[in-house]
Amino acid sequence: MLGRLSQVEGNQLLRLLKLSKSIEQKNDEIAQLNTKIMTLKTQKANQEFENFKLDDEYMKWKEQVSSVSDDIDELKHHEQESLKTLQDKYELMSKQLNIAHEEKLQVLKEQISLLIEKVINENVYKYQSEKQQLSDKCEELSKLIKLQEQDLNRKLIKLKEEHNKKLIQLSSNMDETIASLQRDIDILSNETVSKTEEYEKLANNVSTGLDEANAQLNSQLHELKSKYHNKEMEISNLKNKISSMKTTSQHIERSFGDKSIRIDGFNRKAEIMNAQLASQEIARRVLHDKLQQLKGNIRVFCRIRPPQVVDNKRLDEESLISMDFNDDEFNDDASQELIISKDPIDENTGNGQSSYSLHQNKKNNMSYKFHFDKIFLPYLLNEDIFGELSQLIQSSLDGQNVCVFAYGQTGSGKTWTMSHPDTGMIPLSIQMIFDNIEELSMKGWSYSVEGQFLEIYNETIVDLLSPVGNSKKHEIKHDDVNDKTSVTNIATVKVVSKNQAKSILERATKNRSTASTRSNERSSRSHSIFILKMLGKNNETGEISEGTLNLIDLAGSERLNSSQAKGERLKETQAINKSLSCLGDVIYSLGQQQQSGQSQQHIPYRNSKLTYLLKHSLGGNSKTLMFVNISPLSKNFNETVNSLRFATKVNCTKIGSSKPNSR
Ligand SMILES: Nc1ncnc2c1ncn2[C@@H]1O[C@H](COP(=O)(O)OP(=O)(O)OP(=O)(O)O)[C@@H](O)[C@H]1O
Repeated sequence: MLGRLSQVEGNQLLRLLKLSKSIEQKNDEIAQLNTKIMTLKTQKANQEFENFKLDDEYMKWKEQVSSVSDDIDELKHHEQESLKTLQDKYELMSKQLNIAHEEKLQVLKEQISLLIEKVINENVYKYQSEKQQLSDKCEELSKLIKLQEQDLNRKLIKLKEEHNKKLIQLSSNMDETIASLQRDIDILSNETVSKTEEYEKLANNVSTGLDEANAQLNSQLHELKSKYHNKEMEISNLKNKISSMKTTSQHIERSFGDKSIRIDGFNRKAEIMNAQLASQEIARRVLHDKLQQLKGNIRVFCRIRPPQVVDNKRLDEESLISMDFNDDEFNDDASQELIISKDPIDENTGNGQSSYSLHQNKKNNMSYKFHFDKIFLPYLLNEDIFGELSQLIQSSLDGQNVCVFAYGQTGSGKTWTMSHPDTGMIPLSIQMIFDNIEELSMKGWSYSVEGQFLEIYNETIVDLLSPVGNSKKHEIKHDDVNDKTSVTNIATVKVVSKNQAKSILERATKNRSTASTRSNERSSRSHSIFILKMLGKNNETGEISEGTLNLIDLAGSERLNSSQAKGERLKETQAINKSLSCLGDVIYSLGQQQQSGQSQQHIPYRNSKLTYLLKHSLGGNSKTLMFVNISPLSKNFNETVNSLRFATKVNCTKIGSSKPNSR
């Protein structure tokens, strides 16, 4: 009996040893689980570190975005400045900048979204895989526990069966042993239950830890998402700003568009007005020419010089010619009548007591009656006279050939009329030409003006614009096909302004006075001719006009008795007499030719250098104005009558319709 009991005890001890071993194993497993929990905690710390890095990156991105927005502000400022200075450049730059911004923002947005998505995906994947691993492990552990439980149960069942068998065998004697064994079994099963509960708790703890980690990760995810949302808001704000900038730019573009449409409209109107101006200019030229034809293509104006007065005292203490003047006050264009007479009393006394006046014709035998287109009384100024001449200056600009002569005896006021440095017909004509050229430029006309200044002395041409002492010979050449005249070796100066023309005139006057030792007389004994050739082109209509203006101060017309003159003086006198009578003949012949309608009639141009030079400016295609300057002095009465007779001969000639040299 005792032997049996010790055997049972030995068996129970063995079992207890086995159980303690298995408990040790469980402890080892619990230690392993603790290690795993530590590893998970480390992973969690790493994850937090990763999150910190992510925050850092996010801050960097934020800085980049803020620098981008600074860039945008700067660009906006730059754009506004560019808008002010150069709109075209602005439009281009604005477009480029907008596109660049759009692209930059798009790239940034894409980069940020990709990055966030990548980080989220990585984290989600990481946490999910870790969660999966942990739950796999938990599952494995619970499977293991279940297996162990089953094993234990099986063992317990076996033990119970063995116990039951042994108990049945030892039923009678071993109640206590069985009871103690039953207690052991109960303790073991309680321990097993508590172990199982511990394992379950551990498993629950692990699962709770995982859930917490998941919750943390989810809250981080949520944070990242809200940050992403904020970024998106910022991007959308930036987009709104860009769109408002675009709207402003479009508004400016539209306003520029409106303005350019208005400018186009103005330009079209300007073009129409220019075309109207050009056609009005053509009409004006035609009307002007008709008016000049109606007034007569050759006109003679008589100008009476005032007696010379200094300090209210007459210099020339001579008696004056009586003059009577009739005018049709209702018709400005009607010819005017001049009746001159020599007062016998004045002639007899010669006491110089009479003062100049226009008074009633005394109807004595010495009175002479003349008709002229205009008569300018002594008190009239050069400026008053130029008003009449200006119409012909306009004709020369329109493409006509114009000749203006000053005819009269020495001292009758020819030079005063033609070449007074400020108010003479030459300076006033130049002034008008350049003023009109400027005005005509508005109507599409551009002009080039060339000037020549020459003198005919003793039937020899002298170039007044070449240096004195120039011995080159000058010949007159005609191009009868194109109605053009040229003089060989003559200086032709391009005239570009009034001031330059003035200096040309001064040069000519200086050359004229130094050319002769008897400078004062030389001007009286030679013809001076200032020639201006004006070539105009209308850039809009293609019209061309070529006009020549000849301003001629003739030599003194007094008839010197050839028999009284000797030597050089005789030669001069003959030359002057010849050239002036030739001028009268040429104008007279032209008038005859016009009246008879015989275009083949001989015109004696060749008889003098003056008429030959002016051949193409005196014919049908021309306008001529002659100032006949007369002295008011009784002592010059005969010369005055001669001058008026010559002028009357010229005035009776009417050169027919002229056509401007325009094509
Ligand atoms: N309209 C005028 N008003 C004031 N003075 C004048 C006028 N016309 C001529 N004179 C004066 O009369 C004088 C002679 O004039 P001027 O020299 O012009 O005559 P001319 O006919 O050109 O003489 P010449 O044939 O010698 O050149 C000059 O002293 C000039 O100042």
